[in-house]
Amino acid sequence: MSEATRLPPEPLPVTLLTGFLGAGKTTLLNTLLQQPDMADTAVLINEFGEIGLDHLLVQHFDDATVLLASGCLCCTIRGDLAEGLEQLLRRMDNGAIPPFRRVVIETTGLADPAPILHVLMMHPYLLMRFRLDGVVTVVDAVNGLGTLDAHPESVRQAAISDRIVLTKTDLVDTPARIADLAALRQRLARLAPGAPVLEAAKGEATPAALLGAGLYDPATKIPDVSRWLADEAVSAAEETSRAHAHDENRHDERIRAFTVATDAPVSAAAIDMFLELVRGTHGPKLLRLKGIVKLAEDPEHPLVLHGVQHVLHPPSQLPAWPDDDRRTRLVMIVRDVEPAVIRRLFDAFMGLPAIGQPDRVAMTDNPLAPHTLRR
Ligand SMILES: Nc1nc2c(ncn2[C@@H]2O[C@H](COP(=O)(O)OP(=O)(O)OP(=O)(O)O)[C@@H](O)[C@H]2O)c(=O)[nH]1
Repeated sequence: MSEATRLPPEPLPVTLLTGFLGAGKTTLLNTLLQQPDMADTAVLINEFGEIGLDHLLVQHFDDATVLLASGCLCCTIRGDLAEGLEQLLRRMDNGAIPPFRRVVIETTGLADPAPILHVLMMHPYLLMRFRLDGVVTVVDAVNGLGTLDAHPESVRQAAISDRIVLTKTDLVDTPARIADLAALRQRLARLAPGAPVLEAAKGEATPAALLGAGLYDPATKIPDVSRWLADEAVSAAEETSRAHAHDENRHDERIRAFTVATDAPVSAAAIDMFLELVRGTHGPKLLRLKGIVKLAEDPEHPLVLHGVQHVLHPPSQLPAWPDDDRRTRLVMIVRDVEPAVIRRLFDAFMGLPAIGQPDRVAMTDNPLAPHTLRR
């Protein structure tokens, strides 16, 4: 056996395609699958309801498409999804289906995508074979505004997206719909400030625009972190939303995207304790966390952090900094948490001075501090 064949296989990118009921996920998937760039794509479809129909609508449906059993996504999906992904790998490894280079998972319209991300982040075997490329959220240009008002899951779907695709803009033809679409764009920009918004009807939702969200570049091994992190877009949106606090929609107010950053190198123990505390106190409210860290112990090899709710992906270290920005930067999307609370914690753990703020030693040496902090 040659050296090359003994190398572990490159993890395959997985794109999560989500969006509310009827938003246009299957239509988009069909359009994408017809593009040459999408050849060698395996598709997993999860459906809600008694009888699965979507697979009949996905024209690509074949042996490389796995239909997941129906059921409540949050409860039963984890096992099904892991099984579905393993089944795809088995079929590929046995030669039953041609090798595929990527996977798209279409969720049900009612799904909270977080449990699906957990499967991809936690399953020991799947972690070796798959990597999350990004979350694409489909939003209906006509009904999207009302859906965000009525269905909290649609707000979560938008908030954790890396790319947003607006569908049905071809139906926006009255002054009322035009005004609604403008308001919808504003809300999306605030909910997911880092996510580019693409219009399907204008042909903007191409594989090139939707895939390769930046975390991983197999060619260089140095990801496009600024694209993935989108921390500047998040900071800009934070400023705007502060300036227009009174315009904020009641539902969206609960979701906040913000960044924390520091120039100073951070010890592995400090970042570990900070994350432990944030997860312990705000777990389910932390919708998403992305970050790059300048480690005091190894400043040339930044650490990449990637989390959904209380679940953190095993951190990976990059071979080098992707660009000139060598600060530690964390982007967080939270629900019902005041960013200032997390900012203060971050400053304390990073040793950044602040008036009236306990420092890390005071917190970790305090006998009343949570057990995990007293190391
Ligand atoms: N006019 C117009 N119709 C669209 C567009 N995208 C989707 N549709 C229509 O919207 C309807 C729902 O689209 P689907 O692709 O089935 O939506 P879905 O998100 O997969 O739906 P569920 O699986 O039920 O959640 C279909 O009738 C589509 O033809 C669009 O950009 N313009």
